[in-house]
Amino acid sequence: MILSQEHDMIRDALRAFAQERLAPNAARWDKEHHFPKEELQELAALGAFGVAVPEALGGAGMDYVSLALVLEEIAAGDGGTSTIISVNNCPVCSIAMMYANDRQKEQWLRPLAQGAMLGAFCLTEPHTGSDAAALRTTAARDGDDYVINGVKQFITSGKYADMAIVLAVTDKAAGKKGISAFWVPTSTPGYVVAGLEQKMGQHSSDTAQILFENCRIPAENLIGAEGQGYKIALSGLEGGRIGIAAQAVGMARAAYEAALSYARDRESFGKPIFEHQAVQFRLADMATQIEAARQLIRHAASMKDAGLPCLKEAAMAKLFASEMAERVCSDAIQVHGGYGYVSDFPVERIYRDVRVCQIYEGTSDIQKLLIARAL
Ligand SMILES: CC(C)(COP(=O)(O)OP(=O)(O)OC[C@H]1O[C@@H](n2cnc3c(N)ncnc32)[C@H](O)[C@@H]1OP(=O)(O)O)[C@@H](O)C(=O)NCCC(=O)NCCSC(=O)CCS(=O)O
Repeated sequence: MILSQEHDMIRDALRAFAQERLAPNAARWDKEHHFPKEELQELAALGAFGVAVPEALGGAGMDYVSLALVLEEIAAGDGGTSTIISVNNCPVCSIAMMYANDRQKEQWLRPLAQGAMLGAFCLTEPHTGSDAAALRTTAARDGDDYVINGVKQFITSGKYADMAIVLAVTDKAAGKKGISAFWVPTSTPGYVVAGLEQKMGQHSSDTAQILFENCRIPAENLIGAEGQGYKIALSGLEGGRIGIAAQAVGMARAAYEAALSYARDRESFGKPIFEHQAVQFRLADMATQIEAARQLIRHAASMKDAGLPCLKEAAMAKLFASEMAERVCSDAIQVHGGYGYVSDFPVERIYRDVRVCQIYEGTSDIQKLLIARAL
């Protein structure tokens, strides 16, 4: 896919920001588990919180191809920051665009798209991730309110978010059709951050377990209709998977660029290691794999922009990009030799950061299941 001039401009602006404000800090944030509050505000000013949200609703008014470009660039700077931005765009803002009513759009989507608020998506639970319909959190109607009880697991921005989209059972007997989606401000009594995960990577992004303890919200916070929640969640994940794929490409690219630069610098047997064909071929494979993933992502994103269903294409992009990214990051370590295994060079951190792309917003096996269904 050939990018438009507008796309080039967005990519260049985000690349400049990410290389100047994220990449130089990423190693420190990794060590200190630092949440990049200040840089997120700068990203908000660049329109990164609601890239595909119309300007009239507070967003940047761009498209999903642009969102993929934005996420690739942010991820090339810092993986954890890209996850925070990715979740805020999709599923949070994308669900709001598709299913929120006008009042909710004004009240919640606008600040989320502007970056005045940060969003989280609460679907996964301790006992169920892939089998999303098996969730146990309940939302019981009580007069003009719903009262939510349950536990959510692995929630990106669970601690720092202002607003969460929460999936809960409103009618157990109805199975998948008994799940509903709600807006829950995280300041609501009963929204409890039970703990933060100690993760392998992406330390700049918080991943929380959230308890809902008699968390009472007004009935008007229901998104769409009662029983529509499962469909809402799955449709939000469609765009989310394009975003995760773009993050994987960004991280793989950062590792590849580090390896290329190292290979031109480091000498063995009397010449830069780049001049050894074994190293050149490894780098050529890495560059090709990254480009192939990028094209799958742009294809899925352009289908979404055209209003076409793209569940299969989004799943293919996420599957290919996330698996490719682990291989490429591993190869980047190999090019660095022993230096790749220690934290003096960025590839050790990026390898840890990228691994989760094969897991969150649907494991590789779930992507294969979705692809197989569409064959
Ligand atoms: C494993 C699954 C794929 C199983 O899915 P199902 O077979 O149970 O679902 P379906 O019957 O196919 O669909 C139900 C319903 O939704 C509609 N649907 C599905 N996809 C879309 C879409 N893309 N757009 C619009 N509508 C859609 C479908 O038509 C059905 O509607 P009707 O009943 O026909 O009206 C699934 O469970 C799955 O994907 N599992 C993985 C879940 C996952 O990715 N979890 C990770 C979430 S991330 C998280 O929670 C951590 C927080 S983070 O910070 O992100």
